[in-house]
Amino acid sequence: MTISLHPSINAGVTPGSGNFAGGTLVCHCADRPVKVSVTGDVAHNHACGCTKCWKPDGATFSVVGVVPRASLSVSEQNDKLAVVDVNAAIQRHACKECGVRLYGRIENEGHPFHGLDFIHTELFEEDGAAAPGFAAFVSSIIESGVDPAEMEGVRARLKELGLEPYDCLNPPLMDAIAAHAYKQKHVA
Ligand SMILES: N[C@@H](CCC(=O)N[C@@H](CS)C(=O)NCC(=O)O)C(=O)O
Ligand SMILES: [Zn+2]
Ligand SMILES: [Zn+2]
Repeated sequence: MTISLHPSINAGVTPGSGNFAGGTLVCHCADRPVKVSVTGDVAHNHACGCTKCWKPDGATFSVVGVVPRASLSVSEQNDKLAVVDVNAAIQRHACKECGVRLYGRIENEGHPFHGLDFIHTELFEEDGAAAPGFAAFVSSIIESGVDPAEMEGVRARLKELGLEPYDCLNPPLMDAIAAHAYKQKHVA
């Protein structure tokens, strides 16, 4: 398979240290990079094939996970950040100069994932963040131009890497979304 899934997983998934205490996410600007401080490890880290998540050049998938929003703060160059799409559920804050998306925040309090911020662990200056554990929105890579004929190979490679492929989120997250919907309908 010649497709680059993502530079951090193409050659294999590096396990997290298991005790990552957080670190600094940095954009790609050589001058005055945006820096974001995170005070704990990432959860639900995964490869995402959707068209909305930020991917480094040449990558087919994004690698994205979540942290509690209270654990994240912009430490440098907040003025360089702008929201990519204010109408999206996840408000992705990108550097206006290099285009890197530092974090995605959900402002809708009724959203199942409200309270969590989305981050890309490859932007950490430090090693050791939890590794991606599955692949989501895999069929969506076709929306970015991948030939459907490549999908069998892509899914096989993801499985080989230990990243079970799903065309939405994985069962625990889909269950959490459904449980949230149930509560909204049935709990006064
Ligand atoms: N097939 C669509 C799927 C987009 C999608 O639903 N992405 C998920 C995973 S990141 C999501 O939660 N999106 C909310 C958002 O982008 O605000 C695409 O590729 O654009
Ligand atoms: Zn930048
Ligand atoms: Zn996505």
